[in-house]
Amino acid sequence: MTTSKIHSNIIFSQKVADELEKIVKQYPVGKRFLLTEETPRQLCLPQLEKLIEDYGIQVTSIAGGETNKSIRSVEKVWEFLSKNGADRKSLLINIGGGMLTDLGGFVASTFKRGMAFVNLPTTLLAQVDASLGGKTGINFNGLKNEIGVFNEPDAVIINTGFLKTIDDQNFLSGYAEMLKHGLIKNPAHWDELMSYSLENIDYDALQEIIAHSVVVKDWHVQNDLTEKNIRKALNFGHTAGHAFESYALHSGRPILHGYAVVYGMLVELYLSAKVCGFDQNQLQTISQWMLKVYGKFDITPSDYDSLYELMTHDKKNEGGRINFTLISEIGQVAINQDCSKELIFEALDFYREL
Ligand SMILES: O=C(O)C(=O)C[C@@H](O)[C@H](O)[C@H](O)COP(=O)(O)O
Repeated sequence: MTTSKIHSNIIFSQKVADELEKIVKQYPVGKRFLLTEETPRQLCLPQLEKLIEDYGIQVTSIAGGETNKSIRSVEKVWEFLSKNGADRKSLLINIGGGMLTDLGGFVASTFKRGMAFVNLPTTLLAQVDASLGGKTGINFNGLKNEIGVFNEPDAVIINTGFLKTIDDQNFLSGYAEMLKHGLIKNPAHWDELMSYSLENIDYDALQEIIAHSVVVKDWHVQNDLTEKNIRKALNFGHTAGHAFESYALHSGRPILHGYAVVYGMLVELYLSAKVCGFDQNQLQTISQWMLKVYGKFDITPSDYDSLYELMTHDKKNEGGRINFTLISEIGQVAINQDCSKELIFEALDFYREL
């Protein structure tokens, strides 16, 4: 498969420069901008050198990593756009991982109240999740994605060839979001992920599996862009997961987003068993598999209050209660599930004792 589409603005292609050229040429000379970060600048941009030169695309980059998903980085890019004459008819091309596409989308959505942007995700996490669906934003006050807007990119070009540039941890981080897609919506996708070899990556088979994951993500986005209802399913594992991620960052033991989501899913699978009748044997099997592949972020009971406090900031919460997305079986989701503090602590016990 060299080029294919899931819907009009999600394009799978190994010929990134050709696909991008079709978009870039629609924008005036001097109004084409590109934002990237260090690693993709070195490993992915060389493929686009000719296009950048031919079309006079103005390039800037920010430092990578979760700590740079900040208002400081946003200001830096706003300043670059402002100094170089960007306007509402301009285009911003975001090339990088999930942090970069979230931040770049936010910059483009807010500069002069909005200019066009396209995403070229270079990590697995960005290809199956972050670059799609229009959740743009940055971290603030130690909280994940606290500031942002919903605004879909004009196009997302997915080149699975870029995945050869990422390390094993980043691969597993993206795989976590695919596991989530299987668990919330598609048992067949879950089964194919369970039988895919993580020791010996088959990149040809991977493109097909990624496409299945993208279909799950896109289905939720198309049905509920602004997360009033069923899109909350995509947040499975994230109520506890974001708490783990923020807590890990504060305590100087940062973990990748997908790992945090796996730890969050372990907590929320336990809650799923307690609240929605998720099968106990399956809980054990999945937990052992996740533990073997992703290890664990160690916690003690003295961390529970801080983790709980972080969960109270989750964006799905309403009326002072923490709203979890849980599952009753693989593929069957239950949104807006209220859990008591005692039960959440019990789930943290389950996780801690794994
Ligand atoms: O697209 C969505 O909706 C998701 O919740 C997908 C998540 O995997 C993603 O990490 C998202 O960025 C988290 O968003 P947040 O709203 O919890 O900050």
